[in-house]
Amino acid sequence: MARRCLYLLALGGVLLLGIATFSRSKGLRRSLRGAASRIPSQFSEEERVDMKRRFSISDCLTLTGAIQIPTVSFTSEDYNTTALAEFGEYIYKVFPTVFSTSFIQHEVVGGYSHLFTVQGSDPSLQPYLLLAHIDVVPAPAEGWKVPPFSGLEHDGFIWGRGTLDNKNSVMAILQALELLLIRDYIPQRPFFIALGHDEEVSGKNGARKISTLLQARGVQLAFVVDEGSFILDGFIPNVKKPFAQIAVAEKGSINLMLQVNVTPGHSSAPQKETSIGILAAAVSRLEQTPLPNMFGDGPLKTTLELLANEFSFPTNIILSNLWLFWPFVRRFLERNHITNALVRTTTALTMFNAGIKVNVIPSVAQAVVNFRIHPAQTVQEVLELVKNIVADDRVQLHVLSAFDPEPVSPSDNQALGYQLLRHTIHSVFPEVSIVAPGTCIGNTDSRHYKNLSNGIYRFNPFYLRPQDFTGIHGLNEKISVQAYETHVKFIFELIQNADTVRVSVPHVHEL
Ligand SMILES: CCCCCCCCCCCCCCCCCC(=O)N[C@@H](Cc1ccccc1)C(=O)O
Ligand SMILES: [Zn+2]
Ligand SMILES: [Zn+2]
Repeated sequence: MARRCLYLLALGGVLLLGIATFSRSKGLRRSLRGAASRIPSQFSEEERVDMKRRFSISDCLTLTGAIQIPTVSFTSEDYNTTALAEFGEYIYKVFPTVFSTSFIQHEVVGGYSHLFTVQGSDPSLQPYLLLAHIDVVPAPAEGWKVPPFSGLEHDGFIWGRGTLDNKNSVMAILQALELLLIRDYIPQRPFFIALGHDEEVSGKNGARKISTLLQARGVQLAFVVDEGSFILDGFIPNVKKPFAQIAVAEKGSINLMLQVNVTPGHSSAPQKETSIGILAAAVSRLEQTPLPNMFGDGPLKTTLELLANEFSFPTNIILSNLWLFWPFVRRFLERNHITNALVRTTTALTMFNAGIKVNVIPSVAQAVVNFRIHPAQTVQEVLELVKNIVADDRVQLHVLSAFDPEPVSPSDNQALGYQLLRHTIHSVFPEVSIVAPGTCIGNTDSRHYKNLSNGIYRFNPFYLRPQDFTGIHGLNEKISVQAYETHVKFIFELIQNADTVRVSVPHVHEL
């Protein structure tokens, strides 16, 4: 109770700060009932050391921390179930308050995924969902400066697979909730936390099952927050200032297998064309023929217009007048592989297999091409374009998996999830002046929840530079200790903002 009084004393300053920040966003207002119970996001030295240890190296005796548990997904049928089970026991051990609080229900779904249901004190408010995933992509030790599952701290960074994708979110969400509960915080708005165990290989056993369960319970969500975008620093040439991008859209995907069958034979007397030659020509045509540039459809135009003033002359004028300069801008964006991924459906040749012996003409050659579909296109449209580019009946096309892009979520003044994120970004990162809607070029578990909400937002609260991006799924993935602490702070603030911030919708019942 004494601790609570201290927090109330600190509240005055925080409220003043809050009011100043709120004036930025017209559509928001603070509810009076929530204002009284605001808890400042200040953590003691002991709490900060503890949160770091839980994330990286839990304690010296067991040498286990979240990063050290190798929860690797190899394929949708092959993932490290021992590690996933250990991870479940681990979070139970290190977040005792979350697991013992009477108004929080915990369920294991699909064997290894976790669903937490936090009953709010005001059940009339629509619940929201925080998403993260436990699994990681494989990390062979070659090329790493430290063992990828060591969780070692060096020069202020925690190193290891999952430090950015996505154990940081898993641990920060549970850590923030644990700290709020310890401070006797009782959330008003109900919410769910869903931690998937197979996001890296489609999410069909984790996120999809949790979504089905929530749908069967009749749940409708005000909004969903997942990984997928960042505070981007240095991705656009000439934009010096980092800006926060909340992904309101997500590309679709097709994995297409191309196969050529011919009669096998002796390599000493080959036919004019072999299965390998025919297939190689087909995939080369695909690589050399980019799918149409779709600049102008989707949220990218809005992002650029918001960023216009961050550029110097004449780029600021060009971006402020896209109605005139769009042909130039659409070509400019194609020149860099990341901005290119924002303007079109991308074509990536990812697998190629053929041949069994040096002197045998192979009967079959196979390749897999991964397309990431622009929000303004569909699976069917892309397949049609691909057939016309391949233009060879000897090449069979087999769709291994495919899904359309996600619907674009609202980012207007009345969009509760977007505005809450925007507000929380401004308060936790006051130096970031621009928050803009954008597109996630990868795929996330959030796509499994589209039947539950039309407000799906992808945002990781940390800075990402192009060199950090290479660590995600690559070598030497690492997060600074400070960035992890800020991640915890962000969730701590977000949960409270979800209780205190309302969007103004005249004559309509509050969301
Ligand atoms: C206005 C200019 C903006 C510049 C934008 C720059 C963006 C750069 C950062 C992009 C990072 C995207 C990371 C997204 C996380 C995606 C998660 C992931 O890797 N998913 C996998 C796994 C998967 C999921 C579902 C189905 C299949 C595979 C993926 O391959 O997408
Ligand atoms: Zn991820
Ligand atoms: Zn990933």
